[in-house]
Formats: sequence, structure tokens, C-alpha cells
Amino acid sequence: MTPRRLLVKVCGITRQVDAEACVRHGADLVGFIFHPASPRFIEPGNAAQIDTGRALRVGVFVEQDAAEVRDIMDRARLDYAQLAGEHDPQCCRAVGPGRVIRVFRPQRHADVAGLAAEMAQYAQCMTMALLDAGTAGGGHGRTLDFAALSTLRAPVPWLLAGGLSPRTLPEALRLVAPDGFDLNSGLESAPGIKDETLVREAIRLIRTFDETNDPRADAPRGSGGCIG
Ligand SMILES: O=C(O)c1ccccc1N[C@@H]1O[C@H](COP(=O)(O)O)[C@@H](O)[C@H]1O
Repeated sequence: MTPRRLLVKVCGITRQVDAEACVRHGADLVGFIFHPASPRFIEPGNAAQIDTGRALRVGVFVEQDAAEVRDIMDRARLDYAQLAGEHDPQCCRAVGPGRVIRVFRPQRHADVAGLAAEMAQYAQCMTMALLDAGTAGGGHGRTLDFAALSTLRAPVPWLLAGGLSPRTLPEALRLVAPDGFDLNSGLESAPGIKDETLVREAIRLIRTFDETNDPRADAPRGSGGCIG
């Protein structure tokens, strides 16, 4: 059986040079943030100009409805919509289940069973889930309780997000078994500006884990599913 490879998404891209560094060092997905209040906000037309090579393109949305999300997906040439607001299953279906990465907030739940129950309600209308720290928004740079997530069985592949960096990744890799990681402010020298040294080191840690440290290398990770 072929060992599974963790997905790596680097979010908050605003510059061509950063997209190229992410792809060069092995990112699978790059993210653009379309939340106007974010310091990482990028206009859809500017995102469209950024060439991401073989990496798939994700847009992050907080307050937009399905029609706005679909419009920006077209204009910015996106593969996936990361829905980080109060987007309900009907909205996810309107965007297109095969294109939705729905964000969930473990800190809204008393335990992992409550989180899994909420995720189950979206199982048929998302292709992937993303777990982030805090109770709203994103890009806070705060980590989740990794140990608390160690028992999660998700209905679809899922990404761990929230404050991940070369400093916090080793513990996340040791304690949690997602299908991939979403990296953002932990790889920056300033909001929206990636530090290539941090990008390289973070992806190196994940790829080293892929190759050497996963005792379950022949077994499915996380949900056991895959995207793409
Ligand atoms: O980064 C932002 O500014 C942002 C704004 C609004 C919604 C989501 C945002 N970013 C997402 O937040 C998570 C975690 O980021 P961090 O590692 O804690 O900085 C990540 O999924 C980003 O896509």
C-alpha cells in the first residue's frame, strides 16, 4: 500500500514571490484571503494574477454568501472555497460540495463528540474540513488543544490550522492525525508577507514526518479519505 502524504496548505498569500516559494518547498495548496478586514486581504483580480503552478488554489471567505463566493472563485481562478463564517449546509451545497472546505471551531464545543456531530451535519456538502482555533474569524496565531483532538474521527479529510509554525508543528505532528496542515501567520515576517526560511522549515518538518516518523504510514490518516 502506498503511504499517505500529508497535505500542506499555506494561506494568506499576497505576493507572487511567496507563492513560488511555497510551491518550490512542496505546498499542495495555497490560500488567498478575501475577508476585507484581514491584513492578508487580496483583491480577486490580484489573486488571479498570481501563478501557483501545480498547487491548488483556495479562497478564504467569512461573510460572503454563496453567490459572492462563486463569483470570486471564477474571478480569482480558485479550486476550493474555505468557508470560515456561519455558512450553513445549504450555502455549502450552493457553492458546490466538491469545492467546499468548511471551517469548524473545536473551541465552540465541550468535547470532541460535539465537534464530530457538527461535522457530520456537513458530511455531504464539503470535500474537506478545516479545524481552527478561536470561535470566529481566523489568522489569530493561536493553537488548538492538540491532545484533545487526538481521538477525532472526521467524516471527510481534514486540515489542522491555528498558529502552526516550525515551533508548534512538532507537537501537532506527535499528537494529532489530520490529513494535512494549514499554515499561515506562523510563517510570516509581517502580515501577508511570508518568510521563506519558515516556509521551508515547516514543510521540511511535515515531509520528514511523512517519510520517517509515522508509525501508521501504511494506514489511512484522519478520515482515511483524500481530495483532488
Ligand atoms: O489570516 C487571516 O487574516 C484570516 C482572516 C479571516 C479568516 C481566516 C483567516 N485565516 C485563516 O486562519 C487560519 C489559521 O491561521 P493562523 O495560522 O492562526 O494564522 C488559517 O486557516 C487561515 O486560512
